[in-house]
Amino acid sequence: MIELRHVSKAFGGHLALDNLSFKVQAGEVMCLLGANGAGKSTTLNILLDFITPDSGEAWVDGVNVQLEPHKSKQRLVYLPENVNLYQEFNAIDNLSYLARLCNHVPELNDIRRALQKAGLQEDAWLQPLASYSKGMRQKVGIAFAILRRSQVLLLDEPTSGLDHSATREFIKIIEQLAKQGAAILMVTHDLYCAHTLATHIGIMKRGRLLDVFANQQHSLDSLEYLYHQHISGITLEKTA
Ligand SMILES: Nc1ncnc2c1ncn2[C@@H]1O[C@H](COP(=O)(O)OP(=O)(O)OP(=O)(O)O)[C@@H](O)[C@H]1O
Repeated sequence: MIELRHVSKAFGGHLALDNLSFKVQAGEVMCLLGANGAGKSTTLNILLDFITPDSGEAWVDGVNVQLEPHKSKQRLVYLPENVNLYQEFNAIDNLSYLARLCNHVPELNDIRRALQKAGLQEDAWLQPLASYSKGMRQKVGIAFAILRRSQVLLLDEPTSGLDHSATREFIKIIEQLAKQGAAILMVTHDLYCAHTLATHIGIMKRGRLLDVFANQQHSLDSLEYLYHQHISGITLEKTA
């Protein structure tokens, strides 16, 4: 489970997060949408303990992030927009090394299974990451989440720069992880991905959640309409 309770954060005089609260339960995928500067990355950074809130609490899998930062980091896997691992290592060595950093010595078979589930083609497993495309690197990041059996995933713009079929593949894998009980928070500008993948959508503006709703209640067109209505603050004429 992922939770923010009344979190506020100011930079200088500027309020980046304004009393923000939300919850993502096990098995849910929540997508945070919002224009540039809405506070989406600040939200992730607080959950990652990269920055400290001025007030409020962040929780990851039952652990208070600010009180037990080391423990909370062990409970989550974070996939940044660009997964930059060790370029000269292959996928297997990267996963083995990263797992050891978390005090976990994985069996080779577990690593292979994780790479398979993440959808990375087998002939790439022993190639250095320097030769990987963005989508392939991302699969190594997802394989790490699978290997760690992480119950919390934080995803930052995961589909930016992916082609349509890589996006579809990514969506399928994340759906699987949610079905297996992970709580997933994704920050994105990709309405298609949000609409296809999310169980819940939150629309942010000026550090607040303007709206949170169950995704299945909207078509993609109606989500787009709602998003622009919230972001612009005006009522648009619905064309479809
Ligand atoms: N380290 C920082 N120092 C000063 N101001 C910051 C810092 N981090 C974020 N901000 C400000 O806080 C606000 C929220 O920024 P944030 O990066 O969370 O927005 P965002 O929704 O992720 O935007 P984007 O879609 O562009 O990534 C912005 O006004 C930003 O300028």
